[in-house]
Amino acid sequence: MASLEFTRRYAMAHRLLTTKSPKCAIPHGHNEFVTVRLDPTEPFRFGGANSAAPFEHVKRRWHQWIDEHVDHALHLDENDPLIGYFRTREPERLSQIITFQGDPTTEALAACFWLKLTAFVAVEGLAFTVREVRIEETPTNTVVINRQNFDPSDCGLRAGVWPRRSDMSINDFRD
Ligand SMILES: Nc1nc2c(c(=O)[nH]1)N=C([C@H](O)[C@H](O)COP(=O)(O)OP(=O)(O)OP(=O)(O)O)CN2
Repeated sequence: MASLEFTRRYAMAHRLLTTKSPKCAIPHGHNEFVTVRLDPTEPFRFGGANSAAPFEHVKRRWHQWIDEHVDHALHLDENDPLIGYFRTREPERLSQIITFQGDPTTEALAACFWLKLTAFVAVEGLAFTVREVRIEETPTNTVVINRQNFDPSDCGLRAGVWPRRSDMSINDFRD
């Protein structure tokens, strides 16, 4: 079957503390587009439905997660002291914080998106594999993750953390 590509838009804010860039250390936001490409497990052949699955079925869980959990989230390094502020002063907002091992760069986000989408595809039993994740951070900056530059089994991410789970989580905070 043919490859599928879906695009979604979301607003986000982040700050990069380890990256030595003073302008990126202050929280700032972007309106980003994520485009994912899914490869079918079988080649296209004419007959019947002429598709591996309806678009809406394939993207349902992915777009629900983007719309209800990723849109308007704050992206922080899990060691960012701002998390202490939210824990103490605004604990009800912790559910709107996406955490990262290291700086919440667009590269890290694309890798997390790849892992989350892979988990969704598996739990939904979809006959596809993730081929590419592309994030347009700004009109002039785009990050692309694919099988040539990303190895999910050797990416340094701890086992069991939120990107590897098929639930709707965006962090690993405990109540
Ligand atoms: N490798 C990465 N570098 C940077 C990232 C990133 O995610 N990965 N992110 C940023 C900041 O988010 C910053 O807001 C974008 O920086 P910059 O390219 O300087 O943004 P501009 O809009 O000013 O870009 P112009 O092309 O000059 O208009 C920084 N680095």
